[in-house]
Amino acid sequence: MTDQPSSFDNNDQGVDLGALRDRIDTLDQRILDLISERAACAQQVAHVKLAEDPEAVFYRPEREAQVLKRIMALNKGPLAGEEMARLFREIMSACLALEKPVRAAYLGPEGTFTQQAALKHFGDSAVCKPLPAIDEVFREVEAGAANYGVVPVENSTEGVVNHTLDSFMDTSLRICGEVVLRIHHHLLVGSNTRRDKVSRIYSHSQSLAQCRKWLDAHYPHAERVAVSSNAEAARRVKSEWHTAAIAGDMAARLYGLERLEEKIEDMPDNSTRFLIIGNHDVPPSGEDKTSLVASMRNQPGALHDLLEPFHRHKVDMTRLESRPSRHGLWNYVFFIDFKGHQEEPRVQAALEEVRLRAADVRVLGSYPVGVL
Ligand SMILES: O=C(O)C(=O)C[C@]1(C(=O)O)C=C[C@@H](O)C=C1
Repeated sequence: MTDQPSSFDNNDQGVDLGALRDRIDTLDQRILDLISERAACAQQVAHVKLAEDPEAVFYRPEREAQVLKRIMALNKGPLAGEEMARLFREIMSACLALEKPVRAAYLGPEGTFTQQAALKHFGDSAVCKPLPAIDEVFREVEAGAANYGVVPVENSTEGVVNHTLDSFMDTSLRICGEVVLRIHHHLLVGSNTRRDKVSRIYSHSQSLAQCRKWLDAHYPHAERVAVSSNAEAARRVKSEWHTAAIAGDMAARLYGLERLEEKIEDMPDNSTRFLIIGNHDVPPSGEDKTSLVASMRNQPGALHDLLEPFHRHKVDMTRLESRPSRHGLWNYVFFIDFKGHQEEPRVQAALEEVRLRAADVRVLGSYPVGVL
């Protein structure tokens, strides 16, 4: 393989480097002017919002999803659509910070996949704060110390994050968005540890489970130690010999660790879904999901009765989880996700019937399907 750009062709050979760089300088100036013009426009948007409502919410997830999807649809290359959307993600993040910076709390510590999800969703200009537990993230947003929270909710290999679902039972916070992150685990070591000397491997229990087969094949005799997070695993390894951590890119960078092996997860499409929680309802974006929690009386056919209206109104369910209710022995609550927004007539018709059948129903929020 040579290192040539994909659009390389023989015609480019006649153009000299200096001329190409002059062209890039001219283009950069135009890009700079355009970004500045866009930022000034966002400042005007802020004034309009404030004139309409002194308590205006500046961050608009539905609009951001529309902007990113439009950019991906318009993009003609050579940069990939996702790459272009990531650049625009940062431009919007900076524009929003001019209006009012977003304060987001996430399940920490620093270096976790949840931090990566927060950055992916809000961009670099958001002020992100790590907190040690999922219920603390909920409390921080409830108290108004953060505008939004970012918490993991399900992993494609390991299933649901029960703490997050349980936290929704006792809160009035709404779901404002979702982020799906491809999870790549690496085997990380400090500079003093050799491949054949690793005798102990630290990670979060979910990550150890997600790499179980790889560990059985490559390090069958190493002790596996579950710790509170991948980032904590990386922190320990930084100051120890003959130990390794399983963690992601952010933790590797934060603690300056070396990657002995990359992408060691057993399932190649291993991904985690995170939820953005906040205090307000999000208007329709054009491609939305809704989450609700419902409790049923304990009687035969109760679950069928609950789900039947979705089927009849052609509402497409994407997830169903049950959790023990905290009130009453052997009562269950159901968490349901489906495609569509609660303002759509088809969804409203289904919800109306579900409300008649269930003991209790609470819509946790309608929000744009994750774009990036
Ligand atoms: O359209 C808005 O409401 C804006 O505030 C502008 C803008 C943007 O930069 O495009 C910035 C922040 C919002 O979250 C959404 C979009």
